[in-house]
Amino acid sequence: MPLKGEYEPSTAQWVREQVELYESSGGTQGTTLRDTGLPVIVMTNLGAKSGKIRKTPLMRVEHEGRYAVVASQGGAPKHPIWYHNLKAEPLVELQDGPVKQDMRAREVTGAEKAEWWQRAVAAFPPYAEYQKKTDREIPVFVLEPV
Ligand SMILES: C[C@H](OP(=O)(O)OC[C@@H](O)[C@@H](O)[C@@H](O)Cn1c2nc(=O)[nH]c(=O)c-2cc2ccc(O)cc21)C(=O)N[C@@H](CCC(=O)N[C@@H](CCC(=O)O)C(=O)O)C(=O)O
Repeated sequence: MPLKGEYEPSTAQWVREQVELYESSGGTQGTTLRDTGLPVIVMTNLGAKSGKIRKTPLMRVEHEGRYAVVASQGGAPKHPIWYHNLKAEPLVELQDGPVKQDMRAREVTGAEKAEWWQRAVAAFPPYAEYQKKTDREIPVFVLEPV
């Protein structure tokens, strides 16, 4: 069921525009990361403090109906804010192309994280570079259909 609240677009223009194109085209356009051709999903989550609806494009890492989302933020020293949103409210909506699903996010660790990290790097090799450039351990959530 759709998350309730007022949508607050990302403060990053390229992100905001990708979400707008993705959603206005019904998930047929804006579904890759710029000209890389690598697929992107859009995760709708609730702001932990504002309760506003936030929409976050992320690389598509899918395996047997479950997805991983990687809080890489390009290897920045701090987690992206959506990491904290997900910890506060794990119920999200995931749009993969034209398909929307309600999902529950669960941060993974240990062997499970290692397995999903391999899948993530296979889907988007720069994740490995991002992890090398920061002491921050880049978190991974698995999204499972509710
Ligand atoms: C820019 C910032 O967003 P963020 O949640 O930090 O996320 C940063 C990025 O990760 C996010 O923009 C991603 O979409 C970038 N990004 C990827 N980011 C990744 O981390 N991993 C990816 O795989 C990834 C892929 C990707 C593909 C396409 C694309 O267009 C973007 C992609 C933002 O929106 N900040 C808002 C606040 C957002 C928010 O949630 N606020 C909280 C309060 C926060 C607080 O005050 O503590 C609330 O509403 O309650 C603001 O500054 O007003």
